[in-house]
Amino acid sequence: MVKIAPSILSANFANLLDDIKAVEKAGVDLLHIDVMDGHFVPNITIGPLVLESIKGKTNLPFDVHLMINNPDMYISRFAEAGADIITVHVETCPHLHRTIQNIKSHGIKAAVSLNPATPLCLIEEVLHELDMVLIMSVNPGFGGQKFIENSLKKIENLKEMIDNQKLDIDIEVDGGIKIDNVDKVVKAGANVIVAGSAIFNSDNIFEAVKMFRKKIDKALVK
Ligand SMILES: O=C(CO)[C@@H](O)[C@H](O)COP(=O)(O)O
Ligand SMILES: [Fe+2]
Repeated sequence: MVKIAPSILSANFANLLDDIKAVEKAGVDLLHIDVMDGHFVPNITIGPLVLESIKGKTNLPFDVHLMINNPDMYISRFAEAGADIITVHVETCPHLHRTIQNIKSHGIKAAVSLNPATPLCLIEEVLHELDMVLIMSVNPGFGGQKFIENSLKKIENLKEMIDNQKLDIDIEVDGGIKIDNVDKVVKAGANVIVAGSAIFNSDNIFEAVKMFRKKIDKALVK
């Protein structure tokens, strides 16, 4: 099954809960929460206080994408604030194995993300420890950027690595995914689709999610 994870980075922060309720009603699977620190990426966004304020008001699992330096310092804060999955960037983790254990020690899922220029070989030795790998298909920092086509090959290669080792790991893809390119991403092997602007900036959130689901289902049967 392919999961849809709307990124609230493109939501209306003045009416955040309304937007969350809208995607939940439309049948999405996860809520993708982009945390940026103004250091690892040139933008500042959401902290644990925001998670705490929406916790208990939605049944959607929190898929927390940490784009911050020194993530170990904040993993427990985000876990306590309601994260169900925490993703760290390999580029920010000199002791990646330890960081993964840190996330798992909170009883939640651990994932690692790679920037477009970061090779897959950097996660080879920890792959079996992971619940999910997040392939960035834009350079992290902002919503609404253009999908980097080379990501498709990277998804295929990651899928091959996972299948060769007979592992059960989700492949999430994040950045520039729209209704007209989601089929390529799914066919390449991704099973968790992040979409921010394509969902929240659409005229009708419910219809946008429905279209995504339709395109995904079609890509799966072909
Ligand atoms: O992590 C990020 C950006 O750094 C993403 O989660 C974006 O928020 C996705 O937005 P779209 O590209 O779908 O508009
Ligand atoms: Fe993200």
